[in-house]
Amino acid sequence: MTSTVSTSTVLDFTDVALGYGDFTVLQHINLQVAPGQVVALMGGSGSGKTTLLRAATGQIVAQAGTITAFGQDLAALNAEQLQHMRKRMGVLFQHGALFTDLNVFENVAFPLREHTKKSEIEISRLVLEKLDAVGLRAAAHLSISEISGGMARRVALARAIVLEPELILYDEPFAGLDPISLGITAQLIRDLADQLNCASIIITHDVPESFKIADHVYIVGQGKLITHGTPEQLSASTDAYVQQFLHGKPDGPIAFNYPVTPAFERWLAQKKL
Ligand SMILES: Nc1ncnc2c1ncn2[C@@H]1O[C@H](COP(=O)(O)OP(=O)(O)OP(=O)(O)O)[C@@H](O)[C@H]1O
Repeated sequence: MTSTVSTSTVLDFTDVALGYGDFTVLQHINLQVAPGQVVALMGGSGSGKTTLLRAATGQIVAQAGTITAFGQDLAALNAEQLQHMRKRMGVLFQHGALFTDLNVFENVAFPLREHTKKSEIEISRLVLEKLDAVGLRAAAHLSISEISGGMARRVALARAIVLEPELILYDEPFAGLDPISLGITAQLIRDLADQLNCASIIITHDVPESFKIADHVYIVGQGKLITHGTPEQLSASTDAYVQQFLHGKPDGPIAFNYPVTPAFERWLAQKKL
């Protein structure tokens, strides 16, 4: 656990509602992430985790409330300002595809070549430094077809941090990893947050692994923020939803059925059943 969490806020959601068209996925979301902090965002399938991530990067605008990143209200930024702001964020998608025609080194160098005017020497230094951080310095020369799935995930992670973002968003970073790669990846996320003092949000279903590294956990469901707290606080919670979620119990308040939306009702009405 980090002890150096600053009081400033990198990302702030204040009473935010999010959705698509006339469908509201989440309401009354309050969430803050500080430099160096690792925040886990959890919730059942379709509960709105990816939607929250899209809102954090300004891909979708809030239906209500305010989202600020680095102190700037996202709704007030134009396309160019948003673009500029996104350079301060690193996003690691679950299927963060690497360029298969480039080797490991060139994959990590890509954002530096795209967004900076650094010299070749400087690029080499930074790329090898980031590959070292994920334990793959000596894999720099390999082609993507020569590395394993777990290694590919770590290369994608090195690429996501090469511009030294102040906020990193991880979309299901543990999905599909074997237990050893999973443990290594989780520890890497923690170490990077500590070393770079970057704020980190991980979307994950993995309770044990995320509880080991997170400073704060948010659980969404039923269209709202169910609860949040430190892993210790949530583990001690007696709330039925939290218990069902943390222990994967089949019975409890978490609905199995996908919720009825206005779009579904319109579609069903057309069927004249
Ligand atoms: N582009 C879109 N247009 C309309 N509805 C969408 C869109 N993307 C997602 N949704 C809906 O928003 C809700 C939340 O989806 P979201 O992808 O945020 O959930 P999630 O928590 O990330 O789920 P999972 O864990 O299964 O990936 C779902 O009901 C989904 O159908």
